[in-house]
Amino acid sequence: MYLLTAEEMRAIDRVAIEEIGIPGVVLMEHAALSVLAEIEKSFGDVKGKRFAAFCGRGNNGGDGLALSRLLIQKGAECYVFLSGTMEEIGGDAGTNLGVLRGVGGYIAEVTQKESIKFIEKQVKESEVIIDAILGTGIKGDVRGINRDLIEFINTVGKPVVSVDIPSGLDSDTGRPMGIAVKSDITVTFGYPKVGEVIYPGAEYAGRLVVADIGYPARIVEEINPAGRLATREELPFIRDRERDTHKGNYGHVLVIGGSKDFVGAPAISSLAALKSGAGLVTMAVPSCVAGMVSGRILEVIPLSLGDEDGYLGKVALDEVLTMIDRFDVVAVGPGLGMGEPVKAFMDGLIKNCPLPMVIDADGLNNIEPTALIKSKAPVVVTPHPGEMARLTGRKTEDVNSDRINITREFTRRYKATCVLKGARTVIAVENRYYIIPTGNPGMATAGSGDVLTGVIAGFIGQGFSPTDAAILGAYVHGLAGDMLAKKRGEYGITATDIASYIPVAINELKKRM
Ligand SMILES: NC(=O)C1=CN([C@@H]2O[C@H](COP(=O)(O)OP(=O)(O)OC[C@H]3O[C@@H](n4cnc5c(N)ncnc54)[C@H](O)[C@@H]3O)[C@@H](O)[C@H]2O)[C@@H](O)CC1
Ligand SMILES: Nc1ncnc2c1ncn2[C@@H]1O[C@H](COP(=O)(O)OP(=O)(O)O)[C@@H](O)[C@H]1O
Ligand SMILES: [K+]
Repeated sequence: MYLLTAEEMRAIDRVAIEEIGIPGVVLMEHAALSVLAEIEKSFGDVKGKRFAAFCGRGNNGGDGLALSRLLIQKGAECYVFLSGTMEEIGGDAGTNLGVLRGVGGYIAEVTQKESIKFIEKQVKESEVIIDAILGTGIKGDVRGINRDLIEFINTVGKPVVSVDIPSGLDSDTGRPMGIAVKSDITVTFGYPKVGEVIYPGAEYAGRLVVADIGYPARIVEEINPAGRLATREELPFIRDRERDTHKGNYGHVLVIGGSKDFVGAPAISSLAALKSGAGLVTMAVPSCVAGMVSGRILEVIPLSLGDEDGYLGKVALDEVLTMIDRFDVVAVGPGLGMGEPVKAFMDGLIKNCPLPMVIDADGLNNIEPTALIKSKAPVVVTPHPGEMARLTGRKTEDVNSDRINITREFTRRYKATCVLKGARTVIAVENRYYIIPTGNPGMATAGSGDVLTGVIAGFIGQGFSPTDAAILGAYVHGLAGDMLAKKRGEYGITATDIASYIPVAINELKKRM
């Protein structure tokens, strides 16, 4: 699903209105009708119910005025609070203000903070609050009475339905512009806005409903926004396994990892690769820990590599490269540890490996990103924000506050599909990026990233392109976590639990394909 910035949304409005000739009031009416439909769905028949609608002076306010009129016509009571005076409202919003007055709507002008106490009673008597103060046209930090009203709405404790976007939220960054409405439901028009699906915006938006208000599809196709929200319907198709097949048809994944410091990580990735449907998985670890890990997962083929003081190094590199043509894909990094031998190993592997690679964890901590440019085959990197911070020389907070741009820049510079993990994983591929909506805080647990590495490699081995495997893998990984959380709650989920749910998640997805 397309994911839009405010500028792209404005371009769509402009083409729809000016080039195609759809009157703005028609779009506004559709917008209002779509919010009404959602209100009826969520709160039942509106007849006899009381609403408080806060309307700003721009088109977002216009949507709110049209909605207020529709509510009144359906037998609801609706107090309308304008953040300003009626004279200040023009254009399509002005038209709707006129119509609302025509049907006899109650309208109060709230121009200063001191007046808020006079409307408090009416607002508290209302069952639902409608937030139509600011939309995608916000400029700068929220000022004046709009700020006071948002502050007030957030204290009322009634369900809030936001029109298009929670007022005060930046459509592009998902950050409040000083302050933003905390909504229960946001009905957004045409397409979801970037800021509504990434954090913290997603938290402000509450349940996001995307409403078709009649923008012709070709407009967005021509604009071709870079952002996509990964949805079930648009994921790469997972075929049924053919009847007449054998394990050789499902890829041989080589998982390389482990060190004297970390033993379990490559085993978790190996298990996850198998759980994603891989035909064969070989797990290569330094010889000093081979005895500890091999046999932990009976289905995995163990491979003991030469070790340098407990880490993989040059000897291991030669061993891997000699036998590389046995495999279809390499997942490298989990548990490798840090140090010179590992650096040499990773450097040589990236330069010489002819197979697609998924690089994670210490596989990333031991390289400079420029090394990726020298890779012979496609690479997927799966950093968490801390790893990304090291790779790009930034602070972790700075990575998290600009997740999309940093991920896209990484892909552009280093020619690798980049998966930036965390709440709302971002995946950048060439000139597009995807936001993965699945996953939950229960997945913030040791080894859950190792599961993702294994799943992506498993999908590559089964014939998905590395970018498709990254998108599908991240979605499935999050879905597995969500299904687990739904069944057992978010506490105490372990990485092996997530791995064990990968087949369940794939099965669930396949039902919809
Ligand atoms: N005709 C169109 O273009 C359509 C627009 N639609 C609605 O229109 C919205 C966009 O409308 P606009 O572009 O008029 O903009 P908005 O209505 O989002 O905001 C503009 C108003 O907010 C005030 N404002 C802006 N920044 C502020 C700040 N930092 N502090 C305090 N006040 C501030 C401005 O003075 C102006 O009154 C969309 O979100 C959507 O709800 C829909 O009705 C569909 C059609
Ligand atoms: N709050 C969250 N919401 C969604 N997904 C999350 C959340 N926290 C963690 N995850 C997911 O869990 C995984 C954690 O990976 P990572 O940080 O590499 O853990 P580890 O290094 O322990 O394996 C990532 O895929 C991440 O997207
Ligand atoms: K709004």
